[in-house]
Amino acid sequence: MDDFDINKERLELALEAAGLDLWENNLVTGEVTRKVSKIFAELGYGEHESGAYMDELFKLIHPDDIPVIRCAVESHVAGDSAQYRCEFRIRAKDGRWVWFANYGKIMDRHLETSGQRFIGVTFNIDDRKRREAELSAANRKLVRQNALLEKMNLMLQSLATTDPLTGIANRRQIMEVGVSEVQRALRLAHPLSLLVADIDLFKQVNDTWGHPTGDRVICAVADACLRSVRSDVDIVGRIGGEEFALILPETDGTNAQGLAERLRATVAALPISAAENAVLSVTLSIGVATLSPTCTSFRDLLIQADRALYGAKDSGRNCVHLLPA
Ligand SMILES: Nc1nc2c(ncn2[C@@H]2O[C@H](COP(=O)(O)OP(=O)(O)OP(=O)(O)O)[C@@H](O)[C@H]2O)c(=O)[nH]1
Repeated sequence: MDDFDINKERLELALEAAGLDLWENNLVTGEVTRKVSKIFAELGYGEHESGAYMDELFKLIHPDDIPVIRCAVESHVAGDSAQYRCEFRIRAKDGRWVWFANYGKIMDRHLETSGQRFIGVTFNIDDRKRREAELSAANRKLVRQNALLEKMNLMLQSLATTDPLTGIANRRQIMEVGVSEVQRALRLAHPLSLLVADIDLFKQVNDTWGHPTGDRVICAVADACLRSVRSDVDIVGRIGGEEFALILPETDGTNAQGLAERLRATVAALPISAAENAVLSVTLSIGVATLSPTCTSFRDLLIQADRALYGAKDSGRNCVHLLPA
């Protein structure tokens, strides 16, 4: 055995160990001067079926991948790429598409000639492609699940902070916002007031018209509260059955009392439809509290506004009370 045969043997062994199938084409005649053999055997084809010319090979390649191969070959032939590399699918004898990769080079290209011996190797990358596809499917699923989680979080947050009957802030949200607004007002030495409004004799509404009408009254009053305040500054919430809180930043006692009076008058004049085309109206008693040297926390404000509210109820209802500082 001479050196050439020994080297050939070594090369064949290395190719086999690496799972590489060597090919060689003549770019001038289009002839396949060394056919890939292992991959065709692997795909279930017999010796005579594994194309002697490129056109025959292309018949087995996935139609979507042919332009990719042509583009990679043309780029290398034109000298735009140092190597030819591409990935494509070949149809197995049983109809499956199997992924392969090609890596090749024109070996006899020199400055003066464009070369014609195009040599390369083909190797199976089906497992890798399958794992990539599984991974991207899993990623897409994760993205969908994340979006769903974010949506559910938003819903949960809204449920935790909103009163389900009226859609305005619930007691928990009012307590949280109240504390932070008072801290802000104290830090900036700005005024802040709180109104606590309670529907008068609401039990009678329920007893006379029924609970569903009572609910409608609560919604109508919540709506009137919302319409009475500055939508981007003040915060309106339902803090009890028929009790509402209105947090009024940048508002002193006098202005808060004026707003409370307008709200009281609005609600008193509000026609609310009850059962059987009847129309009813309700009134509000409102307690007003404002930050002062003796009222320096949201808790203090709530206590003061509640006391003022009891005063309003004691004075015959349908009125506004502000405790003297
Ligand atoms: N329809 C309805 N009624 C409620 C709801 N929450 C509380 N109530 C009712 O509100 C009524 C409150 O009655 P009271 O606390 O006695 O007060 P009031 O009748 O308004 O009398 P004053 O506050 O003294 O003017 C009760 O009958 C509660 O059942 C609600 O979500 N829907």
